[in-house]
Amino acid sequence: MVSLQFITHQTERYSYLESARMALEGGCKWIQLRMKDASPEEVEAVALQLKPLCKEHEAILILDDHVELAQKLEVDGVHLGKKDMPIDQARQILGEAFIIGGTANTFEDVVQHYRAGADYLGIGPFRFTTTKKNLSPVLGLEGYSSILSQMKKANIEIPVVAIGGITYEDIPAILHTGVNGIALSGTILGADNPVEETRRIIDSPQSTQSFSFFPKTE
Ligand SMILES: Cc1ncc(COP(=O)(O)OP(=O)(O)O)c(N)n1
Ligand SMILES: Cc1ncsc1CCOP(=O)(O)O
Ligand SMILES: [Mg+2]
Repeated sequence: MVSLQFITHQTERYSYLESARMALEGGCKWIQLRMKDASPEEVEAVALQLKPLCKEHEAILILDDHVELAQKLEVDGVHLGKKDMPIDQARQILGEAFIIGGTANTFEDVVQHYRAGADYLGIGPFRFTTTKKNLSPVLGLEGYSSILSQMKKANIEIPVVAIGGITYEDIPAILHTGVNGIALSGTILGADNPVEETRRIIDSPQSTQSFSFFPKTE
């Protein structure tokens, strides 16, 4: 089973909430509510609908960017990038019980987030994607292999999910680099049947070198 984090997105066909609902129906156990350009009030309104759905499906719910909202709504965690609240500051606010993920594009980013106490890292982008503006440089398979081997040498052990432009076909090779999970949006929402595509991805064969990862909430 592939550890999949689904990142919500609004498309011509689906709302943020519908996008998450389809991923949950397809068996995804880890949703990131990402609503770029939405106000905290708009994020809160969707999060309040999504939280019980995630509970029903025994799935983890984290918010992109919004630390205070995550605390207020008692979701499972947050994901933070370079332009967001620093991870050590978020940890002071949220405490140990919340999951905090950090974005990394380089080994230096990894070291910084690891030292700051992140629970997992989203490393990317794997390739170009239109889901996120102002992308960092594309890593490709070589980028993951290089960052993961530097982590090994430095004894840095922290779960890693790969993100950015990833499709079903890419997954075995990405997991083979030692990455523990995959974060996806576009390839699921662009599929004819996003529920089936989610299921196909989760059930896809994975490298024996990789161990799968889901953050524990209890
Ligand atoms: C799993 C995961 N990895 C990376 C990101 C990107 O976060 P960030 O750099 O803060 O960019 P935005 O998503 O906030 O635009 C992510 N959200 N999730
Ligand atoms: C949040 C984020 N950061 C890099 S790509 C991305 C969104 C997911 O990308 P895709 O839609 O290509 O799976
Ligand atoms: Mg962010």
